[in-house]
Amino acid sequence: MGPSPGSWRKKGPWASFDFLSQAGKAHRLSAEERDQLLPNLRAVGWNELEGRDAIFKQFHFKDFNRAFGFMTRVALQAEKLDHHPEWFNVYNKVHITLSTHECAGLSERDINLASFIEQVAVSMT
Ligand SMILES: C[C@H](O)[C@H](O)[C@H]1CNC2=NC(N)=NC(=O)C2=N1
Repeated sequence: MGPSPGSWRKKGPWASFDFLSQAGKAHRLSAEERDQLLPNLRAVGWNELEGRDAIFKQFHFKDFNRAFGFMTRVALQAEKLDHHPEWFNVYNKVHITLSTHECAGLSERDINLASFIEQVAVSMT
């Protein structure tokens, strides 16, 4: 079941699509899917890693309290989605890498989690 023209819906400032559900097996995004989905994330600072099929962004908060509050909210959603970030925190900085173990690369789950992370980050800055 692919996306139909009427099925687009918005999740924040980037488009997210009905076919991006957590259900079922994760698949590595096709070139076409990447062309559709990555520009919105690139525009807010996510970049593809070299040598690994994953996306990365560095976040910078006012202080540790903000950074850890952000991480807490992301952690609760990650657990709910059963999809977890790789991350690194020092004081007010949080570095996040997203990739899907199940398909050894970038999947729709990473796009969804990145979109959620952006919404939380905006609310913490
Ligand atoms: C067994 C469990 O569903 C899996 O290990 C989940 C947990 N969190 C995960 N997180 C990420 N990033 N990728 C996965 O494939 C993944 N799988």
